[in-house]
Amino acid sequence: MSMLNLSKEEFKNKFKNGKITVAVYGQGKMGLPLANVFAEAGVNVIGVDICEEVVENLNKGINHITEEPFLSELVAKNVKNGTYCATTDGKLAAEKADIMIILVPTLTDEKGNIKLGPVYNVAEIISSGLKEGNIVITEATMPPSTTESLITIFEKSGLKLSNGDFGLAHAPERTMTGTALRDIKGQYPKIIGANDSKTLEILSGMYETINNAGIVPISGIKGAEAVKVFEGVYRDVNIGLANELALWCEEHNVDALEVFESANTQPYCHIHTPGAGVGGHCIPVYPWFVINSSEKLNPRITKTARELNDYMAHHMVELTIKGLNSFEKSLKNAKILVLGLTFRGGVKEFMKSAAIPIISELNGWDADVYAFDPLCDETDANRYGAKWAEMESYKWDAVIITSDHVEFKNMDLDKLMKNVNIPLIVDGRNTIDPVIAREKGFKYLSVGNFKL
Ligand SMILES: NC(=O)c1ccc[n+]([C@@H]2O[C@H](COP(=O)([O-])OP(=O)(O)OC[C@H]3O[C@@H](n4cnc5c(N)ncnc54)[C@H](O)[C@@H]3O)[C@@H](O)[C@H]2O)c1
Ligand SMILES: CC(=O)N[C@@H]1[C@@H](OP(=O)(O)OP(=O)(O)OC[C@H]2O[C@@H](n3ccc(=O)[nH]c3=O)[C@H](O)[C@@H]2O)O[C@H](CO)[C@@H](O)[C@@H]1O
Repeated sequence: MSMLNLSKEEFKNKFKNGKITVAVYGQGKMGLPLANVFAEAGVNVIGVDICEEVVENLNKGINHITEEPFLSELVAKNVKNGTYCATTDGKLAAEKADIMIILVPTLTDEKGNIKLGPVYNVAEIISSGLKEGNIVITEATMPPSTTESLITIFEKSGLKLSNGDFGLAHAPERTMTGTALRDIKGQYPKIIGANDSKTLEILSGMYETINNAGIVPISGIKGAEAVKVFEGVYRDVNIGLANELALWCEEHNVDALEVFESANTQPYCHIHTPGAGVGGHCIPVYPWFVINSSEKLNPRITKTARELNDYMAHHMVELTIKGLNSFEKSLKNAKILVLGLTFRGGVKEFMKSAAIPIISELNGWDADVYAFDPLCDETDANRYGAKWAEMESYKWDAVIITSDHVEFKNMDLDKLMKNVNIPLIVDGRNTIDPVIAREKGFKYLSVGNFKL
């Protein structure tokens, strides 16, 4: 059945009554929730994954993304109702499906050099089963122009995009782990950029069935890819601005957070939070998609913000040295506890985590470096050059906070005071209240708040 011969309403009726089949390639943190939100809406869904164990368990109704709230119940229900099944046979799935969604990993190195192998692998498989009237959507995050680079692969099927034989679109995944089902159902509008107006019309109807925040149509596929990338660039550049202004505040002995919070009472001012640096798979990476694809343009603002954000880990070590020096102590042989190994609180992910360069630089100064993180263990600490310890393990010469875990926000400072040789806290995530810390006798330094 050709999707492109249907009206939007005809499509929506067939879609909600299981008359149209969707295949979602990649059944991980993003793909499995998406597939099951469609299945819950009555759509006939095939989840495709290369991991046989994952597929086997999914067909028993067993969810492997256990950290995603409510997903296990949803998978079990949909498998039982028969609206969701999984397979490793991507070609068969393409032969059965009317709409194919690519949501496999698009991992990058630290300079944004993206590994698109899984995307091209899936495109080849889809092409082998592509039929007239099908629609292919990329949802995985990718540099602008990537989706259109797949056209030659899809046309190996003998179908021609420019003849309207099939439809192609990018609809970026704007979902976060931990709130995926909520996000897919309408935390944000769905961005859609398609090759033609008919494909855009059909896909608007498709996403309207699951997303109550509505659709934002974009005039082209590359524009839709740019939307997701620019969201990340905006955040990285604004964090860079916050860090630069915080460094000014340190120089002028002004409390950055107090000033930022006051400035942000104006509706057009949104100064972000300064800190130890920018980690994760998203925010520090997407700017490189702009930098690496700029030929005539010199993306100076994007590059400068990226450089400054990466500098902040070194600044944390500078603050620690200044703090220790105020107690006539140097870093050499100082017993340092780094609180946090993950790139941010609540997520066990180490990509571009600030703790990694901080630990490395402390070791370079021959400090005696330990780490603790509520989501990690000794193996994680050792991997990054630190020994594992709890707060009570030793008497610390300095405590450096690099992840905003809720456990650190609620830290018992009286207990910490009993476990320090030197009462020095260097807070890279503005996690502790400076007034309380100082009242309890700590010397408290943070990015943007420097009082020795
Ligand atoms: N995780 C997030 O918070 C998040 C947020 C927004 C966007 N994204 C984007 O979503 C995409 C998917 O990320 P994820 O977090 O779901 O990854 P993931 O690693 O959790 O899941 C990927 C799944 O794809 C499977 N897979 C790998 N290669 C495959 C192939 N060739 N064919 C079929 N399946 C294959 C893997 O076995 C795995 O189950 C990425 O582009 C990512 O940038 C992720
Ligand atoms: C759907 C999706 O993909 N969502 C992404 C996800 O991004 P994420 O999981 O990578 O987390 P972020 O919150 O962006 O943090 C990244 C790093 O930046 C540091 N940071 C942060 C804010 C600040 O003011 N100052 C900072 O220094 C922080 O410590 C950490 O190291 O959620 C964000 C909304 O939370 C979204 O915008 C972003 O698209």
